[in-house]
Amino acid sequence: MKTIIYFLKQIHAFSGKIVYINLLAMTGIGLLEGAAVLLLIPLISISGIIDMSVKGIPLLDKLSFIEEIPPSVGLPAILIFYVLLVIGQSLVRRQLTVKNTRIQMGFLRYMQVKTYQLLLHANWQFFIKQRKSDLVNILTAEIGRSSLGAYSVLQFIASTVFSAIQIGLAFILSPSITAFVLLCGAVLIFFNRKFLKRSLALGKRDYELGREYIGGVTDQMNGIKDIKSNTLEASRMIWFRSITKSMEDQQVNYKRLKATSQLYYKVASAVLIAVFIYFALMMFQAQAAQLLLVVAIFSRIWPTVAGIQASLEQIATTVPSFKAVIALQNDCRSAKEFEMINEEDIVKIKLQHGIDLNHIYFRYDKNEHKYALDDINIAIPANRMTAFVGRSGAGKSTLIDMLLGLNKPETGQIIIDGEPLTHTQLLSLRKSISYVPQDPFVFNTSIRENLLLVVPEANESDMWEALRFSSAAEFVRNLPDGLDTLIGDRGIKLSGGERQRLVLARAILRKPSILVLDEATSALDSETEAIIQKALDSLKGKMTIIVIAHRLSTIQNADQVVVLDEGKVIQRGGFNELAKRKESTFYDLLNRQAQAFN
Ligand SMILES: Nc1ncnc2c1ncn2[C@@H]1O[C@H](COP(=O)(O)OP(=O)(O)OP(=O)(O)O)[C@@H](O)[C@H]1O
Repeated sequence: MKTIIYFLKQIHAFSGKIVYINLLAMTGIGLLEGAAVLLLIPLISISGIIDMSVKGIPLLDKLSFIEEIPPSVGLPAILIFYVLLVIGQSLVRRQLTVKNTRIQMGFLRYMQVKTYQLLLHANWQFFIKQRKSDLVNILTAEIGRSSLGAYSVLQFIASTVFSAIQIGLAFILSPSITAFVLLCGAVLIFFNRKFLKRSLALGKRDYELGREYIGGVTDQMNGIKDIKSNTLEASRMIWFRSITKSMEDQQVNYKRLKATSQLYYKVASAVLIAVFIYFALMMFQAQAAQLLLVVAIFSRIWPTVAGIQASLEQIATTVPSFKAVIALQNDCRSAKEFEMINEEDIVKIKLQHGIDLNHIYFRYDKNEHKYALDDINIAIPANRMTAFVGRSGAGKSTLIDMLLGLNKPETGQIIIDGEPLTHTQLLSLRKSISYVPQDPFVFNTSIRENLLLVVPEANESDMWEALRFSSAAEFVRNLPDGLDTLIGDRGIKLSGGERQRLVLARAILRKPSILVLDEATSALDSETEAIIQKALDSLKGKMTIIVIAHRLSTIQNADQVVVLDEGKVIQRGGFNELAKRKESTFYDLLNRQAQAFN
């Protein structure tokens, strides 16, 4: 019940008064349907099956005037009225179906937009902890199932409204028979609670299977090269067969459950009618009219009682999906990074003096003893090049993520031009930074779109200038459609180096105040890398450049080199100065690379 109310609240939050208008329309249909049933009585009367003077059936008394009307006039009039009633009812029902579908689909979109918006604004820690495929699963399959649940809630309400009206009418016709039918229905719903429990369990399993399926398939498609090179196809196929078999069984179990509960209702209905008629005839010598009423009331009320059970089961199976979506929304809310700010209101920072990191401590897990950044104190001067080096796992990327405002210091301060970095300044800082990662991401669209996505106002010559800067102009010019060539999965595949150059061009096009390069030229040949180094050197004095580099030859012109080890700064100084300090980590790193080169 709690879930139904929650669903309703959500539907109401999205659709407002439309839900109530729909509920009203449902009541209207219920009344029209009831009127159609009532018309059966004069019809039957005119046909002579029932003697209208029979006592004990309340409404028949009131309709006795029909007997006065000659059948030649009454029959066509009643039939025409009946047809009009059905037409009216069908028209309202058609309208209602469209409206309900609009509510269902609108609700789906409302949930999609709300969840995605919350997701996009969650902080970096949230994304680090999540399995991406779980997010994809919730945003696709589970949200879809939730909207089906919302539709079932509307259906449930519709069934309840119809039932209430029909029960009301049935009560007027025969309170005792109706009470008996209702009692039977209540008993059956009570005993059928186990079906609801099982539906809920099936829903949970469905959610887990969906998550496992999408997670597994995503991982395997991402790692298809490893699968093929290690000939893992057979073992992956065993996994795939097994999970799809579980999904197949799951669906069959669900249908079996539904069919069984409906079977109980059908059998119960037949048995009850038979018993009732038997006793009515044998014990009370009932009239044919009353018997007809028993059958009429049963045949009208019973399917709606069964319908309520079916909607409840359907709702129960979607509850786990709905809960997963709501849980994700709540997690995103608690991990919210910023209040939504208008893009135009974010002002870029022009770094004047530099960035200071003061006693920064950071760890990924608060229960971990070890810090990924352990008392970091560095000054990054504006418009100079600072390089971070160190062994794998030393903390370089963690530090860059801190500068991007993705990681938040546990203690310590980040100072920008003498001012501590505040929450509101963070977006301005991010807007002033261009970040090029080692394995850069390109959108599945044309090169032009890729560039315009970050700088919508860039013109053709801006784009070519940026491409020339990153030594990408030539290869782009040689592509079949130049700037309009489609790249990515649905277009031309770029090599790792080409992708790096394109993303560097995209970064430069933004005219950032701070350029962050995380192993951004690692996939380039030495000749191209040297050209880019020269281009980067030309930016010195105009832009703050922060570089992470494994290949130490690429940072020879850095104004400052910071050596990290186990989250600590262990050396700092100019490249040549550090290179001279024997028995230091930097000297070791340099020597080892020189040996490997020779
Ligand atoms: N998402 C994460 N969750 C938990 N620990 C992490 C996470 N990312 C990094 N770490 C840990 O933080 C430490 C620093 O990692 P980081 O990626 O910053 O090193 P790095 O110097 O950039 O290494 P590399 O040169 O290999 O990229 C490592 O001990 C690593 O295991």
